[in-house]
Amino acid sequence: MPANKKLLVLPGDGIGPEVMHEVRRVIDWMQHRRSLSFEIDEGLVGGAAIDAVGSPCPDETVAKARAADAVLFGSVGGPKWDSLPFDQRPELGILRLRKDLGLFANLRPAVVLEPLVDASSLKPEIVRGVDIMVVRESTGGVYFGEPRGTETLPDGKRRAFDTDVYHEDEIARVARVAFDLARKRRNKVTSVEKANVMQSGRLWRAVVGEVHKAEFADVELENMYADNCAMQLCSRPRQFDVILGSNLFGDVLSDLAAALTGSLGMLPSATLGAVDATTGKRYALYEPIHGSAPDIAGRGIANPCAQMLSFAMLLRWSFGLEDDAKLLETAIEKVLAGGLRTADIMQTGRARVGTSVMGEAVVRELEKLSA
Ligand SMILES: NC(=O)C1=CN([C@@H]2O[C@H](COP(=O)(O)OP(=O)(O)OC[C@H]3O[C@@H](n4cnc5c(N)ncnc54)[C@H](O)[C@@H]3O)[C@@H](O)[C@H]2O)C=CC1
Ligand SMILES: CC(C)CC(=O)C(=O)O
Ligand SMILES: [Mg+2]
Repeated sequence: MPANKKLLVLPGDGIGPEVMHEVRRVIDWMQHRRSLSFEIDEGLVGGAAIDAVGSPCPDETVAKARAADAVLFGSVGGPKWDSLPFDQRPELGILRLRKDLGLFANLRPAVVLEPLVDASSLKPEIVRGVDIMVVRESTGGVYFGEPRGTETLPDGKRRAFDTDVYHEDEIARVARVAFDLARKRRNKVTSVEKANVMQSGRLWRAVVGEVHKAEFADVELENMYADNCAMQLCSRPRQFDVILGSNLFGDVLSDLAAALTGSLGMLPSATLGAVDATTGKRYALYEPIHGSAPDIAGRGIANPCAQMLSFAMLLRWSFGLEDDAKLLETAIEKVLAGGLRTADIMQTGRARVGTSVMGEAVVRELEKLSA
């Protein structure tokens, strides 16, 4: 009997618990019908953790995450906590998990599924076949750099500052992840920065170039300014294979890439650490790229696909369960091909459904596919 796979589930805030509920159905199905054995723990994070125990990322949650084989994360934040001091906000929940577990490589696949070609914000002939992997550095850069702060100057005016800082080793290790992935895809990396106006951007370009020359000369490397990349994503998105960027640029460009696929509600992610040389263990956290969507939370209309696809990434990356991952991805695509749509991807002539009907339909499709 294979050992149980230890999962930590952190639903968080807003639509987080709603979409996570649908993934729990998928997990139940996988346990019963695919004989997978998960040992599931739940934990507190974000605003829910602030309300319960006064911290957005309690030590107990970090300890549970370290003990797990993989973490499935929902989303954090919302207007209820917006007036809290900066260092107590719910978003620190995810930032601390990424930092404490060393989760430096955030993989965000933006794939335009054939049934959703017409749901994209761009014309079908531009987006059909888009398959991009954004590799975003996720433990450095301006989200963590010091000094940062807000001060009041002698004239009474306020001034705020953040620091975009990168050590060359931080750039090199995430570049290796991007080049490695490109070799298994279409062999091209587009590295984005603002080397024309930022010191950290200039170092980024230099280090990516050095890693390329020394270890990955067989992969095509293209350097592109981040602003140009945003424009090119909208005009010629099919040119991209792997896009490599800093914490900030990767965050922004992947939300943009989500619009190509139809909705933020479609994009999953995996955030990976380094493989421990002694134990072979690799910390990993899986989450949709969207946030807690306060504008639709509590209404039962959120799209659960990004959260489900994040679970598919978990099966693939943490447990090597490629067949199960593929099965889940196929089930989701078939449900969409059958015409069901949550509001965010609604198209004329399709059937609008809520979060739980979408979740049930995916489980029904899983059953059909494995009959
Ligand atoms: N990793 C995380 O937990 C993240 C948390 N946030 C937090 O989430 C809160 C809201 O941020 P926003 O900027 O509004 O970003 P958001 O991603 O929550 O929402 C942006 C827009 O996309 C829609 N949307 C997002 N996910 C959807 C889904 N699954 N189905 C249908 N529509 C969906 C929302 O309704 C909204 O109109 C903030 O507190 C922010 O800090 C934002 C991004 C990531
Ligand atoms: C800390 C997060 C709220 C930042 C973000 O938007 C993301 O990681 O996607
Ligand atoms: Mg984001």
